[in-house]
Formats: sequence, structure tokens, C-alpha cells
Amino acid sequence: MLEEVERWLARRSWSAADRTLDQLLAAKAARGSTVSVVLPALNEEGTVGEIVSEIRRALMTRTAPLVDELVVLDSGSTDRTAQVAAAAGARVVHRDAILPRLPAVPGKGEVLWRSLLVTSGDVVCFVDADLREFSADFVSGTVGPLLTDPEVHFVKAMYDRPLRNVTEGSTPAAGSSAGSSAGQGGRVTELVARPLLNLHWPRLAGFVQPLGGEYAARRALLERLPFPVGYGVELGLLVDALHTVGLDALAQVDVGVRLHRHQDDAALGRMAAAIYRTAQLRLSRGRAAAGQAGQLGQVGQLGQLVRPRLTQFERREGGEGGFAPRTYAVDTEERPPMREIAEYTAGRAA
Ligand SMILES: O=c1ccn([C@@H]2O[C@H](COP(=O)(O)OP(=O)(O)O)[C@@H](O)[C@H]2O)c(=O)[nH]1
Ligand SMILES: O=C(O)[C@@H](COP(=O)(O)O)O[C@H]1O[C@H](CO)[C@@H](O)[C@H](O)[C@H]1O
Repeated sequence: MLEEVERWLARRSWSAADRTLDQLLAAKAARGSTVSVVLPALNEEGTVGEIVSEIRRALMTRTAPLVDELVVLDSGSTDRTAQVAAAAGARVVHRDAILPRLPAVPGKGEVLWRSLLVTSGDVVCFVDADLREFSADFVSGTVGPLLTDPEVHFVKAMYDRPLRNVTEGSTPAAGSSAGSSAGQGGRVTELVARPLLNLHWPRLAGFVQPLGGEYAARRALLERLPFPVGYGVELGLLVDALHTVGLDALAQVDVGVRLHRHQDDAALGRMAAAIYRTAQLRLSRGRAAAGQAGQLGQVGQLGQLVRPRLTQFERREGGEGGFAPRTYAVDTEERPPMREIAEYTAGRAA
């Protein structure tokens, strides 16, 4: 792991408990900051209501006015998402009602981008609408540093992600795909995003959950960034935020455990393709990164920086808390075509 990332981990990784709600409310009032929370929702009738209710209960009261507006961005749902969200107290906006001169396309990033048009907070917090056992810490934890630290502009939540599909009323059969199973969720994170970031954007290797759907940022930053319209949005915003405001303006906050609905492998394959494409577009633009090769690693075929290290994370045992980084070498050597090996061609000639 780069020394710069080790320093960043020490300076910009926190726990939600590091900032009390009273401290956040005082900082918010002192600076006159405003906070918008956005839930992108596609057919989330089973979970969106409880998330909205929890945010309103904990963070939208007279004594705890941390959140100024709560919007559910309906991404073309065909179930009762809009009705359930409105009944729980959210303002619901359909993607087609926003900027009709640019017809909406399907995708999570599309609705996150459009949400900027129908919200006004100078801090914007995104929260997935498929979470279970949701805690308002997911919001107060990620928004916190943006209220107390002016030099922080973009904050990701970090958490454990047990791979457990908890759907409405289900009793997962032992060993079934819907039941608990060993290992962590964040399958595309571990198999695609984390390797991509470590190899091509090693300064982002310290993010425990680079694809997590709970994050907050200053509007002044978000409005300067392109939004991939699909599932590439998290990777795209993280990489572009790095290039726009620098690593020290990024941060992450431990908010505990995240349970959400898990898609099947085929769906995650499509997600992975969107994420890889998002990375590819940035690699093709990011030739400047190659100029750093001398510092960080050899230049890859695309004229891009390739750093042969992978850092993964595991929750520290015992009361220590936090996540421990584990860095591994990644082999990047390639053998030349065999016909370039003299012994081979000699042997073939004999
Ligand atoms: O076209 C889409 C796809 C997803 N989502 C929402 O984005 C969040 C994350 O999507 P999903 O749960 O499918 O991703 P996963 O967490 O499985 O990676 C959820 O609130 C979805 O309802 C959306 O608004 N529009
Ligand atoms: O992190 C991941 O690998 C994927 C899939 O998670 P699981 O393997 O279903 O726990 O989930 C995330 O990725 C999406 C793409 O960035 C985000 O939009 C989701 O919010 C996030 O849950």
C-alpha cells in the first residue's frame, strides 16, 4: 500500500461514533449547512418505507434537524415504491418528471444525477433503498465530516457486508442461495472494483467499500462530476472526485454492518461490465497517470499506470474495531511469445 494511502487511512478513516449527533447539529447550525438525503429506488416497496421512517425519526425532528430534505427518486418502479415512500413521509419524484427535454434512461446513476436538480442541500447523501436493519448512522456518519471538516468534500460509508438475502417474510432454507452463506457481500467490489482501483488508481486502495451505495458529498463537487448512468456511478464518482479534489478531500466512515438484497451472479456480471467500462473510459483519458509511473509502478499497455499490489480489508477482531488492510503482490510479468525463445525455435527446427 502506498505510504500516501497509509497516511490517508490514519487521517481520513473514522467511525460514526467519532462525531456525536449534538456535535453535528452544532456544526451544521454554525455554518448554516443544509443536508439532502436521496434514495434511488427501483421496485423497493419492501424496504423503502422503513428507511424513510428511520431517517425521519432520528434525523428530521425539531430536536435533531440534521436532514433538511428526504427525496425518494423513483427509477421507473412498477410496484408500490412511490406509495410506500410517500406514506412514510418522503418526497417522491419520478425520474421522468425531471428535465423532460432529456428523456431519462434506465440506471441508478441516471437518477442520482437527476436528483441534483430536485434537491437543494449543499451536502447531498445517497442511500440505497434496499437496505435492511437500516440505521440512521449510515446518514449521520457519512454526512458528519462534511459538516465538521471544511477540507473534506466526499465521504463513503464502510461496513461489513454479510452475504445474506433477507427478503420480506422469507425464511431462508439452510444452505439455500437465499440463506446465509459464508463470506462477505460486495462480490463485484472484491472481484472487479478493488483490483481495478489497486492496479490503476492505487491512491484509492484505502477505501474499504469503494462501491458502497451510502456516501455523501458537497454539492459543489457533485455538480462538477459526470455521472455514469448505470452501476458505474460509484466507481466513476470516486475516481473523478480523486482527480478533482485530491485524496485528502476524500474520507470514509465505519457505520457497522450493511444488509441488503443481493442480486444473482448474472445481474452482477452486467454490473461488473458497466463498472469495467467506466474504468476503461477513465483510463483512456487518464494518460497523465502514466507520468507518475516512475513513482508508483510500471506503465501498462494503455500507457497507464499499473501498480502490482492489491490491498484487501478485514474487520479487526476484538474490541479494537475498524478494518485491517492486507496488501498482496499482484503478478504482472508476462512471458514473451515462445517463438522468441531460442531453445524453442532450435528444438522445433531439429
Ligand atoms: O436502475 C436502477 C438500479 C438500481 N436502483 C437503486 O439503486 C440502489 C442499488 O441498486 P441494487 O440494489 O440493484 O444494487 P446492489 O446493491 O445489488 O449492488 C437500490 O436502491 C436500487 O433500487 C435504481 O434506482 N435504478
Ligand atoms: O459492492 C458490490 O459488489 C455490489 C454487489 O454487492 P453484493 O455482492 O450483492 O453484496 O453492490 C454495490 O455495487 C453497486 C455498484 O457500484 C452499488 O450501486 C450498490 O449500491 C452497492 O451495493
